[in-house]
Amino acid sequence: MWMKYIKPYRIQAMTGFIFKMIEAFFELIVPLVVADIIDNGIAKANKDYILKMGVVLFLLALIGYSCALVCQYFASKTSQGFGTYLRNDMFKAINAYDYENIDDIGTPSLITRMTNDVNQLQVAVAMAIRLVSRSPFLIIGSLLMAFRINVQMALIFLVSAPLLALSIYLVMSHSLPLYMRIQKQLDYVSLVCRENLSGIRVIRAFSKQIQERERFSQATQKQKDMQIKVGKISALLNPCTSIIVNCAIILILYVGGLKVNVGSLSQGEVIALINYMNQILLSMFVFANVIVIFNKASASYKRVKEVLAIEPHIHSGELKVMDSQETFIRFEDVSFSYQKSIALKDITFSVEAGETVGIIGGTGSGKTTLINLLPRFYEATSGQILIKNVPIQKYNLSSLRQMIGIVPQEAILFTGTIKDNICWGKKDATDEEVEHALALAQASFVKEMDEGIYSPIHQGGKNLSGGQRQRLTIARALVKNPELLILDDSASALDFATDAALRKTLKTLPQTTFIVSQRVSSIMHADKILVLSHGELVGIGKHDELMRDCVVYREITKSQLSGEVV
Ligand SMILES: Nc1ncnc2c1ncn2[C@@H]1O[C@H](COP(=O)(O)OP(=O)(O)OP(=O)(O)O)[C@@H](O)[C@H]1O
Repeated sequence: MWMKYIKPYRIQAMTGFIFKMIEAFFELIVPLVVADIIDNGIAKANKDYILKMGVVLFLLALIGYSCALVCQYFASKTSQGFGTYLRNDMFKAINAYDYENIDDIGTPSLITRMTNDVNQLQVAVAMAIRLVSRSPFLIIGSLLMAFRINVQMALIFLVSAPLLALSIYLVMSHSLPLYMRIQKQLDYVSLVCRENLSGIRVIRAFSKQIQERERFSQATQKQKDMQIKVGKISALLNPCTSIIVNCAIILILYVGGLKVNVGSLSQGEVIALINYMNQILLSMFVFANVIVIFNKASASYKRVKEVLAIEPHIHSGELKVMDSQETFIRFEDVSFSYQKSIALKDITFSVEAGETVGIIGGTGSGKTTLINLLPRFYEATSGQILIKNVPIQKYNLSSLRQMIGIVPQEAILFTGTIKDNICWGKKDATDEEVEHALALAQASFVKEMDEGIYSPIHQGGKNLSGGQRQRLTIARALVKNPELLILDDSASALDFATDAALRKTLKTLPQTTFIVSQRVSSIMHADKILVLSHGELVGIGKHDELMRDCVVYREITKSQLSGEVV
């Protein structure tokens, strides 16, 4: 997966990598130059030589710094490009998800994966270019340099380097698994945060601020505890490695001092050996950090891969929905389950073109589930649904959804103008078409607004009332003149008079209409009423027939129709 996203930036990645290696090479030379200055400049009090080599040192630093900058530039370009490319692909994959996919993975987790996890991968890509080979190069290079200076002294390196590596390994093997758990906890924190932000009004209305603050603080506290635990384990690294390195330096100074006395090693070479020892330590630290980053990235990689690997259960067919005289909709023994819970059982009914169908039933009886099967937001677990005598799976998905105008339970609007929102239904709708749809949807309030259909809608439609939002979503569905209109409890925020006027208007339109409602008054005049109870179709017919034959319908009616305007 990595390669696909890095490939377009392979030249930048390679350039960054090459410049980093040049920088590392110069870094390895610096201790030798310092040794030379000590032995040939300071020891012989040769000021010119010190000055000349000082300039060499400065140039080495300058070249190293420039190479680091070039590397940084290309590493950033590669990692940012990689992230953008990856995010776009994830966005595309998520857009192809069906409702079941989204239910499985959850919206907060998708957001964390698109943001935090991709960031983590971006950091890993940048690190891979900048540090992943630089550290081993410097460790091996420093060891070789130590051997070049003095083989006996290099033995100190041969013992201390593995000890350093071992202590780093021990600390890391305890801290790394915790990083995975921290990542999961972060998901939970973001879920709580998101729920709180989107439900802020409800939380205030129910005075739940204190409980929610408590829930959030518990989640962050747990995150903090984990971070501290990891921090404590990681904090062991510094003392352990410092002890090893300082012991090695003491040994270098002691043995080196003896050798300087007998003339088999110069003072400058002792300083160079100490520098190489520090170089090894620093490189191991950097390498350990790279491993932490890679480990976090590997957790993120799995999570991102999951997003890309999810196969939508619902695939588009080939057929375009054509005009025909066949029975418009037929459900044949349709059942549906969410994961384990059965939501619909053996539903069978048919609807002719132009009919108005009311769907009624208690909360959770399966009304929304039933209508969600028509645009194939979910796929029936068994049985089949036919539209115009053709199983809906055979239809091209966008053609199927194009023929359906759906008004969901939740009136969701987007930032822009009223017209922008209505045009979601039909992107090239004229002002007249928009106004006509608004009139059908009883949204006369738009006319009274200063800017009419060009009035702004704030985020989530917060500048409109619930009823106004609902009317706009109805207009959005009506503007495309759909063959099938589905209103899922879409009049719940309308007053009875407006609801009645809306139903009267809809009756005059030619399309087939499904009205889901908990209110008997909204569906009692329908040509056909479906009564659902616990996922089963317990009654089907007109109002009078159901009043006579269906106990559930009779009970719902009795509990509602006292004194309502119908
Ligand atoms: N995404 C989901 N995942 C799991 N279970 C679900 C999901 N959506 C609905 N259900 C369950 O399926 C059953 C039917 O839900 P559905 O939303 O169809 O009922 P409804 O009749 O439309 O209810 P309401 O009138 O309250 O909107 C309920 O028991 C509900 O808990």
